[in-house]
Amino acid sequence: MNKLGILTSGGDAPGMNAAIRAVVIAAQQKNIETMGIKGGYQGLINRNIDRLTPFDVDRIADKGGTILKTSRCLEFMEEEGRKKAARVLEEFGINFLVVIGGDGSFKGAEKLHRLGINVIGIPGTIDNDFAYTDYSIGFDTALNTILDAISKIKDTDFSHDKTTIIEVMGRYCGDLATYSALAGEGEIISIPERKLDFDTICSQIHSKMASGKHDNLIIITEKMYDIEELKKYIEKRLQVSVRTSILGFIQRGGSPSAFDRILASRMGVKAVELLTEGYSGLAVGIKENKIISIELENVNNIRFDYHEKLGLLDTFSIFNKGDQVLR
Ligand SMILES: Nc1ncnc2c1ncn2[C@@H]1O[C@H](COP(=O)(O)OP(=O)(O)OP(=O)(O)O)[C@@H](O)[C@H]1O
Ligand SMILES: O=P(O)(O)OC[C@H]1O[C@](O)(CO)[C@@H](O)[C@@H]1O
Ligand SMILES: [Mg+2]
Repeated sequence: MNKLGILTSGGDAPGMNAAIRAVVIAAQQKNIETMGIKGGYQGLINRNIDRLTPFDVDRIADKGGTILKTSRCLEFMEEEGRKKAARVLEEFGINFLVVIGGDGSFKGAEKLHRLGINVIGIPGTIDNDFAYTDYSIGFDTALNTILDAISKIKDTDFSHDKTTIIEVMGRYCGDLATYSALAGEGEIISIPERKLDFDTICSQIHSKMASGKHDNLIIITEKMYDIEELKKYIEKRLQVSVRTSILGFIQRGGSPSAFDRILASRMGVKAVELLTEGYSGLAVGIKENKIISIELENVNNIRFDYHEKLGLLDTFSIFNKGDQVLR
């Protein structure tokens, strides 16, 4: 009988539980026993493995985080750690593995595949930093959490004619910033793919102010600047007071959106299908609303200025032309 192990790895993402549920239920329908590996690759190395039944995954689709827990595992970065993990899988009789995680987790999964493990990756990360898939599980929920915060901050910014800098997650990917600025009527965005220097940010705020708009929201991706330094620079240059808000971990938690639950369910079912059809070393994804798969080694081979390609930044600029007349 086939035995499938499932783990979540890297940062947790809303919808990971819905993906776990989908994998377990789809596997059961194919008479595959499922095992939950707790705590990502570290849990695998440590043999933290238990049976996971459809009963265990009942009513978990609406829960944030991951019931299997997750980790960032240094030991797994080494060949020796991965060989240990492969031996544990053999010891438990696990011949299929599903890894739910981000780009780092996929690199690990690809290396396991090369060690002869049958593995399929499901993209679970709020960062949406894969090139091969339109969406990763968790991005939509995080985006909506950010949107909720933005709209509250905008209420008070408008009332006080304030400028606020909001820092969002995304690691080295500007999707959370770009999408949330577009959906939340942000005025200025700076993302790793198109980083603005301090003077450009100031001149954009200045032209907004000249057109009569004094509540301006600047959305930036994390890791790009020291937000307090940026605040002080703008205050000094433009003689305005600026507030800052680092949204932090509220972006990662919370009940997944319908979109993420459905995406996770579709991807989970597809992962089991691929394994039973004899495939390994693949990642599932979504393109033009179809569930697709691609070799794990190619998931980021077509990274380019993805936002430019989608035209999102051009769309954003339509709403934020420097000389836009408001009155
Ligand atoms: N190059 C690599 N080779 C082998 N294993 C890796 C590699 N990169 C990452 N991993 C494994 O995957 C784990 C998770 O990776 P990482 O911390 O980059 O998160 P992620 O999967 O990209 O998710 P997220 O970015 O959403 O937090 C790492 O802790 C490590 O165990
Ligand atoms: O949980 P940690 O290790 O602080 O990681 C934070 C990082 O994880 C993410 O939330 C998901 O990759 C990033 O957006 C962020 O940079
Ligand atoms: Mg990552």
